[in-house]
Amino acid sequence: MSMPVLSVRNIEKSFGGIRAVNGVSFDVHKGEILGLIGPNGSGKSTLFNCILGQLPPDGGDVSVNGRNVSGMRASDLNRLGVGRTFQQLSVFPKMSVLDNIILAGQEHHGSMLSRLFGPGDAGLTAEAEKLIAFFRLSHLRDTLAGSLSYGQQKLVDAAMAFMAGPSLVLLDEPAGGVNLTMLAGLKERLTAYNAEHGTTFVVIEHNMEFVMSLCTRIIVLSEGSIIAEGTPDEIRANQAVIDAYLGG
Ligand SMILES: Nc1ncnc2c1ncn2[C@@H]1O[C@H](COP(=O)(O)OP(=O)(O)OP(=O)(O)O)[C@@H](O)[C@H]1O
Repeated sequence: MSMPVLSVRNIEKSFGGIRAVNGVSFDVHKGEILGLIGPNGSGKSTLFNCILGQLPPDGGDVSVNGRNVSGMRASDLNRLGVGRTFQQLSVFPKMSVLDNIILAGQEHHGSMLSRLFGPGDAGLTAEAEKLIAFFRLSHLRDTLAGSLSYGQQKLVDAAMAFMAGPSLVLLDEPAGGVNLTMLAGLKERLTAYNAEHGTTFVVIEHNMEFVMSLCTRIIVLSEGSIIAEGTPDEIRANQAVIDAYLGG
């Protein structure tokens, strides 16, 4: 099999006496949409933060496209082609949709460099315009992000993670708080992006219907450990998963 886009080995993280992540290992291959699910407190966010350089793990390794990135800062990971969305929205409310997405690209290129050497803007506006069209936000291009509906802001937030053509995108509860109509659109656009670009996704999500229909494979965490892994159909039928959710 080809080299994994993301390889996670024996990640461990405790907070005081709480073992939030307890030796988690998995690989994600090019083009996969991997769902990471589990009851509240099962360690999903902590694992994401360890992978993304937001929290130092107590042990373990993370590789992206064969390169060991353990301990690397989030901004450097971003430059290596790792995009992310946050559970909490990261849009700037007083900036337009277009400017928010451009800013996400400036962070990628290094804002000083793009300011110094971008007579135009190093192609960022054109790239942002493409993403705005792709996520069907063209009618909101110049609207202040703060005046959008929550669901629309989640779409902008998602678009921001795709600036600079990442090879891996980690999405933290993309469906959280999004209404049903917007949800269908979000899933359709993410699926289309994955199909067109072969981008690999890892998705944390509580909305089961969304995650089961979006993902090609699911990993289930409970109390910091992987208790099941398989296709959405296999996971739906897995007794250990059902028990973990009922007990949780
Ligand atoms: N900064 C922290 N300090 C202390 N304990 C923490 C911290 N962050 C997480 N924990 C604990 O670690 C465990 C795992 O939490 P985590 O947020 O990773 O789970 P989760 O699966 O993402 O939960 P949720 O689905 O509710 O977001 C929980 O027991 C939580 O209380």
